[in-house]
Amino acid sequence: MKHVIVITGATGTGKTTVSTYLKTKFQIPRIITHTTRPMRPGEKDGVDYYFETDASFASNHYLESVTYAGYQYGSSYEGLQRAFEKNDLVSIVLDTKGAETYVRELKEQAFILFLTVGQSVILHERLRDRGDQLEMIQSRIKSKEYSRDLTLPADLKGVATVIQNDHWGNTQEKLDTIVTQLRASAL
Ligand SMILES: Nc1ncnc2c1ncn2[C@@H]1O[C@H](COP(=O)(O)OP(=O)(O)OP(=O)(O)O)[C@@H](O)[C@H]1O
Ligand SMILES: Nc1nc2c(ncn2[C@@H]2O[C@H](COP(=O)(O)O)[C@@H](O)[C@H]2O)c(=O)[nH]1
Repeated sequence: MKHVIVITGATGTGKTTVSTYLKTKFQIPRIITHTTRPMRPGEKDGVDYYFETDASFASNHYLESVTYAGYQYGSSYEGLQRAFEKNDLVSIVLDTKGAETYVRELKEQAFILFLTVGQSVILHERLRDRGDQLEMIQSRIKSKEYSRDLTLPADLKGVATVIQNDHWGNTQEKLDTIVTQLRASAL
């Protein structure tokens, strides 16, 4: 069976870092999603996201879409199908609302990975060190989506695998085990 690893959790917990690791170490591609938020320094259209205007975002068809900290984000069936045509195992980075939709729509094909950290103050530091603008960090931290995504939602309890991503070495070991198990289950 084909699986999509849905990487979810609060901002700065390391979702993108995990998806990059899965790509680099295991050749597991990440499905690129769509957003209306401005690009961060170093981001590229078509690589990190499909960057959209409000009008172009509205013209696409989505499997699910959300508003996160004032911007729109969405993922398409076409993106998932294209990725599944070439790979049995793919990943996607979503907020927790999107992860809940993937569980409902894709059932056991969605493997949910919820990232957390021991102390949420670490997240502010990570966003600052990543080079995010101060105003962007402040508005994000104040958003209801930020607070919501700090905790595993009730719908994902007993469904999601939780990784506390405080120490990257420990996280890597857990990811290696998960990928080995998912690949074995596909045989
Ligand atoms: N275990 C870790 N220890 C220390 N720093 C980490 C760890 N994991 C990720 N980081 C760093 O934290 C920052 C945020 O990580 P990343 O961009 O992957 O988070 P994210 O969950 O994708 O955030 P967002 O939802 O805002 O896009 C990055 O600079 C990354 O290098
Ligand atoms: N439900 C969805 N969530 C998405 C999608 N693409 C990204 N995201 C999540 O949005 C926030 C903010 O992302 P950022 O890149 O601006 O930091 C984060 O939680 C992402 O996981 C999507 O298509 N659907």
